[in-house]
Amino acid sequence: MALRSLALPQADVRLDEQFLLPAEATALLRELTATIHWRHEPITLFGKPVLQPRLTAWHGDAGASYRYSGLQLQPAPWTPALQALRQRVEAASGAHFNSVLLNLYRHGQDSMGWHADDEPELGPAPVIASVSLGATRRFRLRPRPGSGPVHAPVGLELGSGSLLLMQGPTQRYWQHAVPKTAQAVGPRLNLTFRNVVGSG
Ligand SMILES: O=C(O)CCC(=O)C(=O)O
Ligand SMILES: [Fe+2]
Repeated sequence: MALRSLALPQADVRLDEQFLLPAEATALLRELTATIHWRHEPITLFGKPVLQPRLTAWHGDAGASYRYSGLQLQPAPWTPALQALRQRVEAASGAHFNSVLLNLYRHGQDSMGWHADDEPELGPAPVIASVSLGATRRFRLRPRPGSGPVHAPVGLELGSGSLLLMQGPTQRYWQHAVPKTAQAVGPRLNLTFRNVVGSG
């Protein structure tokens, strides 16, 4: 299919709802859920360690170390499945990625709070390519409080096999989140491909 641009000020967000065939997405979800070494990492919230409301893993080129939510992450090597997906995502986006962060939302109470992927390691205008597998969850975008454009928050339903591209000024002027839902939803696996600058 094709990437479709969202009409948002000071952002470049594109979505292909059918990047992967449904059967491909289901097979990949099954394989990654079973083979990735999932971690349940603590983060520091108001000075106290709490467990993140999701499971995570980080894979990439050797040396692509990266700080995320107060964690210093060392990448595990690319697996054949992740390597193959990286090549397809690079072909679709025209960008290069040296690492991928995986998030496993086990149920509706797993979530990701408001943030921007604006760590210095990602450079001033990072390209983030996000592939979703499994349950559909709402992905929200809002202008960054204080410095973002005047615009209402936006909600996208990210279904299995979708590809979401955020690039250009998006991380500078917008934030995004995956809120909890009271609905009974199965697991959702999200992969965000990133390029860590200045790493080996
Ligand atoms: O799960 C998602 O769709 C978003 C993940 C995300 O924002 C991140 O990994 O930084
Ligand atoms: Fe993010």
